[in-house]
Amino acid sequence: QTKSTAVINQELSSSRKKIDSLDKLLISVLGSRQRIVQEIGVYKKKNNVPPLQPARFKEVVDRAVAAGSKEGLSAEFITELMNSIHKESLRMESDTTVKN
Ligand SMILES: O=C(O)C(=O)C[C@]1(C(=O)O)C=C[C@@H](O)C=C1
Repeated sequence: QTKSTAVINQELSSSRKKIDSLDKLLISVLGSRQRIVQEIGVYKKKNNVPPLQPARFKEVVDRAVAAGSKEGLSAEFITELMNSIHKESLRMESDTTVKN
């Protein structure tokens, strides 16, 4: 006997509430990270430092991959995630509307 969509939704609802709450936390952490990146962007502009810092970004990815592996997350997933975050960092740091 196949369960109805309504029953499935009821049975998944408490797990989905946990996911919604964790997603909110994730976005809040990303917001905090990007606000620090914005501060770094202002500093770099004042001091003529280029936004892209490949050696530092390699450290960031390596550390995240190691932490991810302890959580059972694949290196591929963490690398893609950090690359996506980094792309946004570079966009923000290159944004000429950043005040300095
Ligand atoms: O550490 C810096 O210089 C940053 O600007 C932060 C950050 C990052 O998002 O982690 C962003 C750009 C750089 O290429 C390296 C790292």
